[in-house]
Amino acid sequence: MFSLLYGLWKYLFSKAEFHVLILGIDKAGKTTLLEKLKTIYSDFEGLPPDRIVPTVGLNIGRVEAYKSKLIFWDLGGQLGLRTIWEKYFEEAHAIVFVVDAANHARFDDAKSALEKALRHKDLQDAPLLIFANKQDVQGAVTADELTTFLDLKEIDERPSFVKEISAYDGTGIRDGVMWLVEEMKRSKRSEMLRQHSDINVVV
Ligand SMILES: Nc1nc2c(ncn2[C@@H]2O[C@H](COP(=O)(O)OP(=O)(O)OP(=O)(O)O)[C@@H](O)[C@H]2O)c(=O)[nH]1
Ligand SMILES: [Mg+2]
Repeated sequence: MFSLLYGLWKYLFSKAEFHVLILGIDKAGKTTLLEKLKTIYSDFEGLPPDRIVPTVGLNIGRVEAYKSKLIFWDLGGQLGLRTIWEKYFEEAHAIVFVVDAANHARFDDAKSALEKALRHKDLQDAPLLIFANKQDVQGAVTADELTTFLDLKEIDERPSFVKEISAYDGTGIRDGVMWLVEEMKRSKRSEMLRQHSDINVVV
């Protein structure tokens, strides 16, 4: 009886909690995005861009948005650090993949890093939000151009959305996060992770 009531209380009053992994090659703007997310969605002002250094470990950002708790994990994108990414795959509800849309010379690198992550079995069915970042820079490609380049349909069948943003001024970020939260609320992936955590609680 208690567990039934507790279950009902949890269902009615607790906010869903989602882990979101921010990936992308070095200098794409992941940490700048994370700090902007803190500024937009929490009471804390995120670090300004000139105080952000290349990531070696893990940066975490906890915010509340659209009636959900979001925990963002931001990892380093340098080649030698990308092997760490997969340690976080299993527990991630979704992926945000950040691309420097103005740096055409590195699109191939970004595409292969993304393809490699999406092929990993631990990321199965995870919704994918791609941010075409640095739209404030002249020469940045549009979301459509980036979609064509990445050839997403060939990559995967999972829910995905490509959105133009600027992590500097915040343009486009809210639309992307809103899409992501809605997808996570109803995704097969979240259901699977929920069942896993229920099993772990019972055992
Ligand atoms: N113009 C412009 N520059 C940006 C934007 N976002 C990030 N940058 C710059 O791009 C560079 C890299 O940003 P970071 O946020 O450190 O990139 P990162 O993806 O976290 O890089 P790693 O930690 O090495 O993986 C910095 O000089 C940022 O100031 C943006 O929206 N517009
Ligand atoms: Mg970083």
